[in-house]
Amino acid sequence: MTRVVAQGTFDILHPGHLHYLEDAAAMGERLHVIVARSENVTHKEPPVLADRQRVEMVSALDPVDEAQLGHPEDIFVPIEEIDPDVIVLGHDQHHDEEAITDALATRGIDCEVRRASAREPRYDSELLSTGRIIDRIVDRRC
Ligand SMILES: Cc1cc2nc3c(=O)[nH]c(=O)nc-3n(C[C@H](O)[C@H](O)[C@H](O)COP(=O)(O)O)c2cc1C
Ligand SMILES: Nc1ncnc2c1ncn2[C@@H]1O[C@H](COP(=O)(O)OP(=O)(O)OP(=O)(O)O)[C@@H](O)[C@H]1O
Repeated sequence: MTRVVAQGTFDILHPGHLHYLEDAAAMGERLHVIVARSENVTHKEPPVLADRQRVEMVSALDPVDEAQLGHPEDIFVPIEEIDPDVIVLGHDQHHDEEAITDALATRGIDCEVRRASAREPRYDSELLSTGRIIDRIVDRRC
């Protein structure tokens, strides 16, 4: 079984998330998703939804075989446990492919790092960003 890992915050699901996970699932036979802990989401506003709620919703998506909450301190602990063949970064994720490849090599993990493609909006009002969904809620309800 070729194991693939995808990861992200996944706060308030939208079709961009689904596209990423479908893309990642197509790169192997079993898709594991690591959901970022709120305390580790420091590069943008923290998620609105609780850690466990985000894991439950991601687990329910069709391309996903297993979703789990990430490690609090060391992002490579779940990777060592899953032992994937491929790690798929999101099209806009800030992680550096080379830095991850080097860290994997240092830990003796034999795994390829790839990037998923982006999904563009297919109709006028489609929102493919959690941040933009929150902005629209604030605009319309506050
Ligand atoms: C290979 C890899 C493993 C990760 N593992 C964890 C983890 O164990 N715990 C965690 O809180 N975040 C982990 N992260 C970070 C987040 O999943 C996520 O990449 C980061 O917060 C960016 O999220 P965004 O794409 O939703 O903005 C990992 C990221 C990568 C690239
Ligand atoms: N439109 C999209 N097309 C493809 N992948 C996407 C799209 N939107 C999000 N993703 C991917 O889903 C994963 C999780 O994304 P994240 O939880 O940061 O959502 P987001 O909507 O991009 O959030 P924000 O709007 O707050 O930046 C990331 O790997 C990201 O690249």
